[in-house]
Amino acid sequence: MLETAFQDYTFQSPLMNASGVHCMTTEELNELANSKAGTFVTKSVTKQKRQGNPEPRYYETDFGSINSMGLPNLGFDYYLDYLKKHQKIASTPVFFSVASMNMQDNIETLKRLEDSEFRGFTELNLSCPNVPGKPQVAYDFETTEKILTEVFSFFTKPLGVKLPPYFDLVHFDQMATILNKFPLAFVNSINSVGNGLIVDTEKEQVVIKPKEGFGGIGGQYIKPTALANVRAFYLRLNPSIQIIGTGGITSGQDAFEHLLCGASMLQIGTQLYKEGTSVFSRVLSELEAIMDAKGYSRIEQFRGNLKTFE
Ligand SMILES: O=C1NC(=O)NC(C(=O)O)N1
Repeated sequence: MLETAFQDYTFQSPLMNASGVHCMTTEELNELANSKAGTFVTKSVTKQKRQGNPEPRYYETDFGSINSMGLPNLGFDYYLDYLKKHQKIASTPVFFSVASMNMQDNIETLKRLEDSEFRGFTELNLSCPNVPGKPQVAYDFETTEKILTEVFSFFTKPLGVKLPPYFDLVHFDQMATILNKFPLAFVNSINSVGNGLIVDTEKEQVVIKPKEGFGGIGGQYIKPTALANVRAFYLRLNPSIQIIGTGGITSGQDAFEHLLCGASMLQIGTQLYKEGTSVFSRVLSELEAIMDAKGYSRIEQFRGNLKTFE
């Protein structure tokens, strides 16, 4: 019913966590592995482990979240050790997220991953909005092309990129032209909408400490932007490059919308943070109910088939 083909594998469920949420420690990763998620992704690793930004650095509202974590992570070896052990007992491929503090660190980390026995998918995070003084790589098209050229000169395992939201149709065209030059396994749209601001009117204060309160926005606030990015890249990329839809998935309906726009796998961030791993079984059953009501027995019957007006 809910199987979803992804490159040369078929996941039993299209749902997984968004990198950064519920995936920092082995305990959290084990909980994901034992949930109704089809697979999981690690917190983005950097070359050295990082404390991340000062707290408070995450805040929730009824409509979503704001975060400026600053890429806290336990380091490359911690996650590689976990995944090497995990893939000895489980056949489902998982995702290893790699962030870049700079191009050199990126390349070094990916070279170590290439030489390792890791057999899953690699998600190259080109879109963290929360490292003070560091722009989101994927807003610099020239640098993005340079990095991907260097990466694919040695990296042979399946790899995709985590992109920030774009807001201009010409940017979709320009980015898709670059991405189509490379043998990418997937594109994951979107990362949080960078540098939003949430205000506590009672305290007349921002709600997170880093960057004077500016942080990445997630949750219901960003679903229309996420759907547009999923659809825009689905329509522009070589069909061999699949889309992971991320942003604003809180229900079976949101999941259905992302799939209709062309997503193959779906990542849940803010709602997973709020609800815990039971979110996966709830969203799956809601999605199944919608598919039943519409007479669909498989996702492939409607995936990508969003209609426009004649
Ligand atoms: O890529 C990222 N996106 C976010 O919204 N936050 C994290 C972070 O700040 O580490 N990284």
